[in-house]
Amino acid sequence: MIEQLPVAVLGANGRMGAEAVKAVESAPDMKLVAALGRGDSLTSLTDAGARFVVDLTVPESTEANVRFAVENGMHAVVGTTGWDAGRLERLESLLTGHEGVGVLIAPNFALGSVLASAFAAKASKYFESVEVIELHHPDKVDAPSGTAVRTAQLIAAERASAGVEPSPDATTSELAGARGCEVDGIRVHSVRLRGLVAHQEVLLGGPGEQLTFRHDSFDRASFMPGVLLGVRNVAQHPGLTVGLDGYLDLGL
Ligand SMILES: NC(=O)C1=CN([C@@H]2O[C@H](COP(=O)(O)OP(=O)(O)OC[C@H]3O[C@@H](n4cnc5c(N)ncnc54)[C@H](OP(=O)(O)O)[C@@H]3O)[C@@H](O)[C@H]2O)C=CC1
Ligand SMILES: O=C(O)C1=N[C@H](C(=O)O)C[C@H](O)C1
Repeated sequence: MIEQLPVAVLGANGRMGAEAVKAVESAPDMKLVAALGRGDSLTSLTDAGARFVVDLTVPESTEANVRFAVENGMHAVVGTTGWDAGRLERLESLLTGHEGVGVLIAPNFALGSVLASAFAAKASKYFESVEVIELHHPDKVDAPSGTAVRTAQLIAAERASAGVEPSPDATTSELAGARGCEVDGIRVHSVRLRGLVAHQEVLLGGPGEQLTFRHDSFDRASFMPGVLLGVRNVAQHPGLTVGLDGYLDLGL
């Protein structure tokens, strides 16, 4: 008899949460013990005996949800966006008081997306120019996407440690927003278009050449293997892990 991990999904009525409920229900090594929507009390997590919490809610609620999980000894796998440096710092210090509890903050659960961002970051130090373009469905509330922020941070860190100059840009006159926004000095552009799900391109440019890393999620099913991988691994990684790549052997 296989031991089943007791899992709760927060944001269960949302686009991602509904998909995660189905994925957990279909996983033979997991048991869905709670599925919470907005307005449901977090105490039902403890009442239901949840040991693993999957948070797919909204940026305003995710920090409080994760705090509740950690304070009650539950591991958390978090796909919700909005985890800026301040929130991550607070979470790290909370976790120091709760030894053995693991939290994964995963800006993107799609394995292809994680790989594309990691490869693009590695390659970026060999190119003069880099820009990130993320393209999403128009119901998305945040811009730029969490994935684009994370990708830009990885690229910036890689280029900084290699001593690469900022991308050249002669713009002196600009209509506000025409050049996108900057994340750690990397230009990021956001497109919102009906029909899209979640897509990203990293453009790398050098004299006479361009290398593009593109990833497309055509369906939210693309995120589910990563969600399940997160649940299966989070207890073996106590403390905070940012990025599903922390659980993968990318050899980079
Ligand atoms: N890491 C990844 O791979 C992915 C991450 N995401 C991220 O996941 C998040 C959710 O995305 P998506 O499913 O598209 O968004 P939705 O708006 O479809 O879903 C969010 C759901 O959370 C509910 N909710 C809000 N507050 C709470 C709360 N306190 N407790 C429980 N439920 C709550 C909302 O309820 P109501 O409708 O009443 O507001 C809604 O049903 C976003 O931040 C998105 O960027 C999305 C895709 C992939
Ligand atoms: O809101 C979405 O849809 C997505 N959100 C995440 C993000 O902001 O990066 C992950 C994926 O891009 C889909």
